Amino acid sequence: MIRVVLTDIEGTTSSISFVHDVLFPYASEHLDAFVRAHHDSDPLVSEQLQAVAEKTGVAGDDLDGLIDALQGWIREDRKETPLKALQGMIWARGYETGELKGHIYDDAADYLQRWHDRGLRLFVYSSGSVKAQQLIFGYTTAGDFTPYFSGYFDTRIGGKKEVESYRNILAELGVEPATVLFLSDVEAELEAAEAAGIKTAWLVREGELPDTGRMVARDFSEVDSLLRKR
Ligand SMILES: CSCCC(=O)C(=O)COP(=O)(O)O
Ligand SMILES: [Mg+2]
Repeated sequence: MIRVVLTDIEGTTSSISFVHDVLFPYASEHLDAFVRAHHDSDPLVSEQLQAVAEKTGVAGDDLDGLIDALQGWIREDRKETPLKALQGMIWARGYETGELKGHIYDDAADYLQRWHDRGLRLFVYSSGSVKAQQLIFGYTTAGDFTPYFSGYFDTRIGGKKEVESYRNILAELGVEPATVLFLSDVEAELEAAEAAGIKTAWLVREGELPDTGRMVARDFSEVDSLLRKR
């Protein structure tokens, strides 16, 4: 029986276009000023820049080089942990000023609330940092959804296509794999979760439905029907 729902964000609870056409450009636009303003005053920022320097070979005091590397990672949609941490810090200001509002599909908003009220425990697993996850759900167009979530996982637990990440999540939650349902729009993430024994549902919000033996759903109401059959 499913007791825990672990959900991805982009393409699952929220649209891909919100992440790629609103959030990423916002981070890209504000990155330069943010890094220059905080690189030597905020230890959380300098720690991330150090990690970028180590990963890229750019000197830790070469701000232009570090910013260029980060801009390249944004363009390539790289799921690098220091980039994701900095993006979360940059988006915080956008959400707090009202410039950004998190997108959430109506069906996701509806069923996250229902599942929570039915006693299911809800967790997020996204490449966006935990801070970014709390922001997108804290400031959605439909209100604050953070009260429904029991916890958040990001790439610090491992990459989303790695089976070890799901084993780490199971160990953190202290639950049996078959009691967890992972929702994602990316098949390779579902495969990794399944290899750890986790149940999955593939969110295919647009286009043709794939010919697969996997559990597929157009939206969260279909996930709910599948959940009730289990
Ligand atoms: C937490 S909102 C921003 C999501 C993000 O930065 C990203 O790269 C999308 O990752 P996901 O794992 O949700 O597909
Ligand atoms: Mg996704």
